[in-house]
Amino acid sequence: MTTSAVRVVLRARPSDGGTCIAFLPDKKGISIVQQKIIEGRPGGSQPASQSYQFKFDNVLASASQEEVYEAAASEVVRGALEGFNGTIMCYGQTGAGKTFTMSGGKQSYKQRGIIPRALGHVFAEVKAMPDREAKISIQYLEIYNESLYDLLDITTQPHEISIYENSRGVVTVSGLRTAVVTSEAEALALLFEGETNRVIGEHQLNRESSRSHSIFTIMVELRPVGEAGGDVLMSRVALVDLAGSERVSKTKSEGLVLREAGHINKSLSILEQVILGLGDKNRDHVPFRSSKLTHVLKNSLGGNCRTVLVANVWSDMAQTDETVSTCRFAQRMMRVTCEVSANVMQDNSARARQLERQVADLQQELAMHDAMVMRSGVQYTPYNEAQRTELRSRVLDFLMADPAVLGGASGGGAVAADSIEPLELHSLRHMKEILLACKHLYREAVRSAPPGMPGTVVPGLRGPGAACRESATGEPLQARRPSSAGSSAAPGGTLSASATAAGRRPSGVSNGVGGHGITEGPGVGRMERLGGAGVAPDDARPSSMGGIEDGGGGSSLAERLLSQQGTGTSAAAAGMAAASAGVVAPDRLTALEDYKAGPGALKARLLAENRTKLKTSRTRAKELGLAVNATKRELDSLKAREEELKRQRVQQQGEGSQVLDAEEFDILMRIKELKVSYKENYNELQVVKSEVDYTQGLVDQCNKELLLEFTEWYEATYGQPPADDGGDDDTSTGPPRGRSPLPAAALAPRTAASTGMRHPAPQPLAATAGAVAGGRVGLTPPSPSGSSVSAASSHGGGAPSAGLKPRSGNGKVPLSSLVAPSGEELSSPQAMAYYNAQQMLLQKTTGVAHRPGSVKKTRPAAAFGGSTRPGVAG
Ligand SMILES: Nc1ncnc2c1ncn2[C@@H]1O[C@H](COP(=O)(O)OP(=O)(O)OP(=O)(O)O)[C@@H](O)[C@H]1O
Repeated sequence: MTTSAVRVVLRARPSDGGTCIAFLPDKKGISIVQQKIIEGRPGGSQPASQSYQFKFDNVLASASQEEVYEAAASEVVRGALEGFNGTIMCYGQTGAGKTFTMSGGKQSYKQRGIIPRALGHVFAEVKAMPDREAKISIQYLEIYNESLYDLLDITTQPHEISIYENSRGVVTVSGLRTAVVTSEAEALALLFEGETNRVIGEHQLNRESSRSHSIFTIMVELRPVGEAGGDVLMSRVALVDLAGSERVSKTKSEGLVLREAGHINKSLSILEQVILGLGDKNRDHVPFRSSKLTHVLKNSLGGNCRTVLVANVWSDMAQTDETVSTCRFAQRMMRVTCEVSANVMQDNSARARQLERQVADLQQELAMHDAMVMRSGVQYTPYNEAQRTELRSRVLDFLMADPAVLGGASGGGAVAADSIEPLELHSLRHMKEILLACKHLYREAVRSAPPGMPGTVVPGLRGPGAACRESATGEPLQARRPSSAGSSAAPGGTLSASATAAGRRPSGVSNGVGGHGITEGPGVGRMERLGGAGVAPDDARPSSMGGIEDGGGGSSLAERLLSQQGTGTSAAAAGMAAASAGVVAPDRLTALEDYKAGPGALKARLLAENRTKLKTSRTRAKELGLAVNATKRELDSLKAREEELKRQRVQQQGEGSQVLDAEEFDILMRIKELKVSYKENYNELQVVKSEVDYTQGLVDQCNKELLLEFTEWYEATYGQPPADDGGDDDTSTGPPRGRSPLPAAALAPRTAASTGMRHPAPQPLAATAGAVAGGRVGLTPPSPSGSSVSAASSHGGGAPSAGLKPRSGNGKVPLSSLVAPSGEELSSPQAMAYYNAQQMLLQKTTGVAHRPGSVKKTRPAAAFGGSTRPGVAG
């Protein structure tokens, strides 16, 4: 911010010599030049005693009036294009040539005044700025007899135009038409139109005397072209043609013209007081609000504005008094200083667009660079859900490609670890996504572990999933495992022992034929349920391989995960149920928690999300309600105060008075603001209210469905409906407020068909039923060779369904056999397990290299039982 003194141009009518003297301050402000304006007796008629001497600072030039007009106009426009507000104001006695100076003579183009010149400069300068986008608009205000008029729109009534001053003292006039102009011609047309709308009168000194003050405002807004972003400059140029002071004795005005003269002189007198006040550092009050003129010009007279005063004099001897008076005014004006700064605003949206473009360019650069160094598939943009799912499959594939399993599958011993194709890392983002995928898989594996699994362990993982099933002493926790099954765990089954034993066992036993009689050998642990891909010592393998006769084990890790991605098999679900066969049913609340963390995770998540939305909507509705009420209260009290002030004003100033004091004006403005905000908040409240109702319905619906599905799942898994424990149906946060909890009857088991569930509950395994009917879970001792059943015999000519029903009355389901690419029948459950997992992954991913010992898919899934869904093999 810089301090700028008001500059003065003294301009004399050409008839009196035609010399225009420009007084411009020297930037250095050192020299003081004395210039005699009126001295002695120029006309010879004045006595020498009446000579005057005025001292102006820094006389820089004497110039023709055109040069002065040109200089003033171009200077103010240049400032505006740099973001500085500017004012040029013509002051002087009536007939001195103010309108001539500001608007110009009507005779020729050469006579054009400062306004047309300024408009010419604006458009010329803007045109020379190809990198800037300019918006030029104009207003034209007239102050006539202390009323405001719009010279660009004569239909606007004075009471519709008001002066508004904000808390920082910045004054604006509202209610004026703001015309956006795109060319000089357009702007000039409006100027002329406004001119013709001005009030003129005739008196002795001027046949076309302006009876009003006029302010022509050019508003400039400059912003960088396109999306480059950058600073936005906003400025205003006020070109003021004041009405001329007049001595009634000279003008011989009467009637209306006389009354106008009274208003003009009064307002000019207040202007003089304001100038005096501004020039006097000791004055603490400047009466800006005493007249419309000074109030409107507040910013031009000591605000953020570069101001030039053109002091118009009529240096005829007969007008000496007026000329002296004008010069005095000019001198006072020179003492006024303004605090000037450019009006620069940051265009954030443009900056954001610019950065976005930069990022896109850089990504393109990187992609080109990658292409040149033969790196493909590198992604720099955030992964979408589909890409994440794809990556998870690849990571899962990598994790599943265990040398121990591969070795076992081929029967040729362990495969070297380095034969596993590593996951390629393309970029930092790719690395991060892989780690996220690992984390996701791990969490899903932990979550999907059926309740009650003893000593479960994910190979190599010792996180919460493993820890949660260990006691503090490291002993496996078996509390949730029924004793019938738990008793079959390996003697002394520590976590590691269990894992080791389990690690020797393949997982694929679950592939659709499982379902009855989980026959656990010693040390059956979570490994088999989580995919059997565990790293296990080779020497342990044979016994565990033979440990499963009929494939009643849990689903593989792949099955579980893919199942949760919506591509899972009912075999997987059945495997889970099978895992729970014979298990003592947990209490309802515990089971519900397990269900929500496992098969019901999607619905539970949906419920939670809807709850969150409901909470947010309620909070918003509450906020809006409070805001609406507060606004109403404030409006009421302001209106009461406004009425009171109005009464006082009418008492003091009489009916029809329009001069508001600051408080009343501020109140009116505030009321206007509040009405807008009240309406906005009220409308939003209606929308939010209906959002609350709708979301509440969604929450209720999700809650109900979740409970129904859970009930079905529970019954299918544990063979009985969950006991009504009197607990809250809604175990996460309780039932929605204001609504009654779901009746217990709603928990009655229903079929998937009847409930329209998207994720059918696992069917109760007949295997379970069979086993239970037999009084116990079948614990057939592991037999290395007991699982080999020929395809023909196993299928028995019928298409096995995914329903996992037993085919024989003995509660045992024969395994499907598989055929290797070589045509060999794969009799090993381990091979089958691997095959199942591999088959699922092949369908999810592409380019999976077949490693030594792996089994290629050679038959369509349908050949394994008619299902084409991945993993539903037999
Ligand atoms: N430089 C000039 N060259 C030619 N004529 C001029 C010049 N200056 C003023 N005049 C003429 O003098 C007359 C009065 O000028 P003008 O109306 O501009 O005065 P004013 O100061 O605006 O008066 P008022 O305050 O009464 O409106 C006009 O006829 C105008 O054409």
